[in-house]
Amino acid sequence: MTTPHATLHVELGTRRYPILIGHHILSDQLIALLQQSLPHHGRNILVMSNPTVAAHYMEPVLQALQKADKDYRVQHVLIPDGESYKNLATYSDVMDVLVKHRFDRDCVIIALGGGVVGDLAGFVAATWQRGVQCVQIPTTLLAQVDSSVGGKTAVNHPGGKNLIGAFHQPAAVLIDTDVLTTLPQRELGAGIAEVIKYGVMADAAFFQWLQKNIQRLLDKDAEALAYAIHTSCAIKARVVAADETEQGQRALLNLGHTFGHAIEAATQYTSWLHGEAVATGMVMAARLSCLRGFIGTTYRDAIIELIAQAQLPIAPPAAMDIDTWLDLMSRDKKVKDGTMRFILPTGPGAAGIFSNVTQAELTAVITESVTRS
Ligand SMILES: NC(=O)c1ccc[n+]([C@@H]2O[C@H](COP(=O)([O-])OP(=O)(O)OC[C@H]3O[C@@H](n4cnc5c(N)ncnc54)[C@H](O)[C@@H]3O)[C@@H](O)[C@H]2O)c1
Ligand SMILES: O=C(O)C(=O)C[C@@H](O)[C@H](O)[C@H](O)COP(=O)(O)O
Ligand SMILES: [Zn+2]
Repeated sequence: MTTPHATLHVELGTRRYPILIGHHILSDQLIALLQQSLPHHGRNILVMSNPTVAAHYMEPVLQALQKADKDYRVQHVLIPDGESYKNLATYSDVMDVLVKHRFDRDCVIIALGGGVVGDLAGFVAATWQRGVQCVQIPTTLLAQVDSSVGGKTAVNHPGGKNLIGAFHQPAAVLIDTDVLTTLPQRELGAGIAEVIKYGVMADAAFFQWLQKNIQRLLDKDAEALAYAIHTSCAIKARVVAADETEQGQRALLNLGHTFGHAIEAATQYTSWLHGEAVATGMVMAARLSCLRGFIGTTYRDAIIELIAQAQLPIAPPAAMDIDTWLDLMSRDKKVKDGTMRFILPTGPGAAGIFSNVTQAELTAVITESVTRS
């Protein structure tokens, strides 16, 4: 049996859980992981995926479950592919499957896919019979470095991103880096955006490593990807363990997201990938930070340059007017007492939360971002 080359943990007391990272571990490690992380779970397992991912990876997962000593009763459900299906209608369809097959409270939901499948499966697990166990098997870079870890589960609403959801930690995360071989290049880029986020908000040395190795990531160099995934998960695990429900520093993981989520909602969750919107959002956050004098132009431009080198967009849609921006950003979950809060870089590997941003500053940043990029 192949062994994972690294196991990290999210330290949450009795809800502590492992993140296994390795290659060729998708089917090899699944049963052991279930037995170790969920020794008392029942026979019912629902594997959630979508047609694209299932075509590549459903069979090995189902075969591993069939070969296990335990007599699993496995169902699988495929949700349509795409961010625009991360909604209450799809959630309801999955609930119908659980009702039909009489899933009980000891069941396990396995999320096999990117962040869309993972967020939806997590929300199903959080709410089915008031909460059942979930195992995340992320298959995009973005899901491997971010969405599978930390327990933020959600669906979108036309009026805003992830507006309906719950904090519900997985029992385990299984990251097989081999699955990235089939990931389209544009989706890889979207994942790199969240990787860059960690370097900007938390780790100056990692940011410098990214400046030197961005092309290796774009080329899917296995060693570089494994390093980026491990470093990203380690940062996320540490932040989540310190502030599980975003009372404080977890909000730093939202760098670029206030602007980014507005772009996604304004474009109906269709044309911009989440990671692309976050990339542009980070450019806008860097510009705002520079405008306020928190960072200088050299570091601002280094952030923008790295994002551009990763072939990610750096300009928001010109068609979004200021009223649309303000309306969408004012629905952000970081809004407190009606005041928007922004995560801004404050220096290499550091970021802060700021609530006193004026409309004039936002207008200036939006204009600058559309015209200078
Ligand atoms: N919960 C969190 O903390 C968190 C963090 C970051 C992002 N998110 C959410 O994650 C979502 C974005 O996730 P995503 O970028 O993974 O998008 P996605 O889930 O839509 O997957 C991207 C595309 O890649 C395909 N795909 C997935 N794995 C593949 C593989 N191995 N080979 C070939 N194709 C594959 C999918 O079918 C899809 O078409 C957004 O909804 C975002 O809000 C959540
Ligand atoms: O885990 C977190 O915390 C994050 O903010 C990670 C983000 O990358 C992710 O996109 C998250 O879903 C955004 O959270 P939201 O609370 O703004 O919906
Ligand atoms: Zn994100």
